[in-house]
Amino acid sequence: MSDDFGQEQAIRKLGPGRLVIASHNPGKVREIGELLAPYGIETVSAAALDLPEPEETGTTFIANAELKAMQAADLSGLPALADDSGLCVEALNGDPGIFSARWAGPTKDFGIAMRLVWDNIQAKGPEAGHGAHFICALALAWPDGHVEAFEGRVDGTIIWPPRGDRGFGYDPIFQPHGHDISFGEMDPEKKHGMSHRADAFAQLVAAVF
Ligand SMILES: O=c1nc[nH]c2c1ncn2[C@H]1C[C@H](O)[C@@H](COP(=O)(O)OP(=O)(O)OP(=O)(O)O)O1
Ligand SMILES: [Mg+2]
Repeated sequence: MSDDFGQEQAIRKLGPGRLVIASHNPGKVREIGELLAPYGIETVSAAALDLPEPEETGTTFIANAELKAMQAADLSGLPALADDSGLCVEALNGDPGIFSARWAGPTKDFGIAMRLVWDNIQAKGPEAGHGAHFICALALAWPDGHVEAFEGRVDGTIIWPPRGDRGFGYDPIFQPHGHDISFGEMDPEKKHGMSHRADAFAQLVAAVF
């Protein structure tokens, strides 16, 4: 949690005006807004500014987060925070990884993407483990091109069938270690106590604010 000092530091560091949340994923925009709420920073989404969705040509989460943040900062003239994240399944050598959004296809159907994850694990045979982790890279970029990035992680297990309708993306098939409910069944505040996004955010706050 922030105190007044953290809040003042954050506002001083970001300067007057707003912070662009450089994501076109409403689930992420909501979660980042919840994580930023204690800092009293005014935000605006990439969608509200009509910013284009850049092609994610990077080969790492950090590279993709940086390119999204830098493009938004450059086009808007405001500091911008981007998130590149995904689900990495150990039995699938880390897939879908940076391709997590792309596995849901052009219609962004995560019913299909979750089924694909499960079918691919099954195809590995009965000995295949269900271990997985989420990664979140957060990048904060300024209009002058300066950028800082942080990577967070949470470990857990893939479950089937999917459970819960909270959260977004792959949340219904991910159960974090030490818990008996999926991210899809979890209160947002509880998810923010342990998620990959909260981990990256804590590092960003410690380093930047
Ligand atoms: O907490 C999460 N709970 C469930 N699923 C998640 C989470 N975090 C990332 N994911 C999955 C779904 C998402 O679609 C993909 C990220 O792909 P990624 O390219 O970073 O985001 P995106 O294309 O959806 O939006 P944008 O690039 O505009 O920020 O990984
Ligand atoms: Mg994307």
